[in-house]
Amino acid sequence: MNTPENIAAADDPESAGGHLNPEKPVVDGLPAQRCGVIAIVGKPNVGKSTLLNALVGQKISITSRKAQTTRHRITGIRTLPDGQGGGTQFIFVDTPGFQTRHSKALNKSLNRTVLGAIDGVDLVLFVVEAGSFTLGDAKVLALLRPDTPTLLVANKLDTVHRRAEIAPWLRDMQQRHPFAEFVPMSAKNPKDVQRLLQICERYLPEQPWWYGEDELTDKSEKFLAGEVVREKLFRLTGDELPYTSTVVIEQFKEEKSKQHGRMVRIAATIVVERDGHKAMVIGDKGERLKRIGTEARQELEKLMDCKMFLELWVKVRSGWADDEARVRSFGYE
Ligand SMILES: Nc1nc2c(ncn2[C@@H]2O[C@H](COP(=O)(O)OP(=O)(O)OP(=O)(O)O)[C@@H](O)[C@H]2O)c(=O)[nH]1
Repeated sequence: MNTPENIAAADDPESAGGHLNPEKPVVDGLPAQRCGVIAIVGKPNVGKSTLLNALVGQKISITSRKAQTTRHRITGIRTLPDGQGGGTQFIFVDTPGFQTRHSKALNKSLNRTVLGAIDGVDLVLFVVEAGSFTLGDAKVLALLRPDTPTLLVANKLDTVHRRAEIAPWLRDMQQRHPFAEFVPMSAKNPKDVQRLLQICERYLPEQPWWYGEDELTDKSEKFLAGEVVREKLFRLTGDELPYTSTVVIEQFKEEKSKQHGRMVRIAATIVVERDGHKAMVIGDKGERLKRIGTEARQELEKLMDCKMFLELWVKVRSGWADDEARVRSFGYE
């Protein structure tokens, strides 16, 4: 167990790596399969989506510097076979950062998603920024059940310059919740991510895998398309655009093309709340909208291994984030 006292050893990147679970259980002579669900929770912007993508080994959840980027419950799957029919399947659910400041319909829907995601999981990764614990973190922590094994993931360790301050901070965290283990790390450091996978594996029950060995997510390509467009939208508008802007995929059509093999035609609408936001998204002579479209298309072509036609529209729907029916019609739970 990683206690504040032995954390320095665990923090040593050289201690990471190697084979997962060397003492793999064997049932009736057959190598066993392990499989379980792991929820990733934390306040906005602590690095949950970055961590999910690193754990899964491919981009599943969109990330940006803007808080509240994640709006859906996203499942990422990582399977590590042992080559003899056994091994471990990790099923991750990412959650939107828990909202505490606003009471709009959108935020209520986000909070319901968080509560749904942590119910009945095998393990919870409670993600905070290393060395920090704010009211926002406390509100998420208050939702966690003491009887579900929970790891404290102290992320963004690379940004902590005074490492000596981490041990007293961890001792303080120990008083706040019966954490099973502490994992100070950086989601951007592959060795740390590998070590976290090793730790998670110990908490997963022995049972057959739920998904195929090659499956990465249970989300459709249509869903991923909307997420990628939304990521480009937020990246390219910076802090100017309110997070209540969203993307709706109106059309997703697959065609066979003699020239390109697989071809996908997508029409998407960017929904904003004000005329001013619409002008901001379109940009000078349509430059910004064009760039959002080009970057999204290039990434999706790679992700989906196809040729793509992507058509983007911008619509103003003022007050949609306050309107429960509209929030649902745009695909939120
Ligand atoms: N330096 C550093 N930055 C990180 C690390 N992990 C994540 N980040 C950055 O933190 C920002 C937020 O990361 P996200 O993964 O989008 O955070 P999130 O918790 O999913 O955010 P929401 O979707 O708002 O809930 C991004 O700019 C990431 O690049 C890390 O280990 N070190």
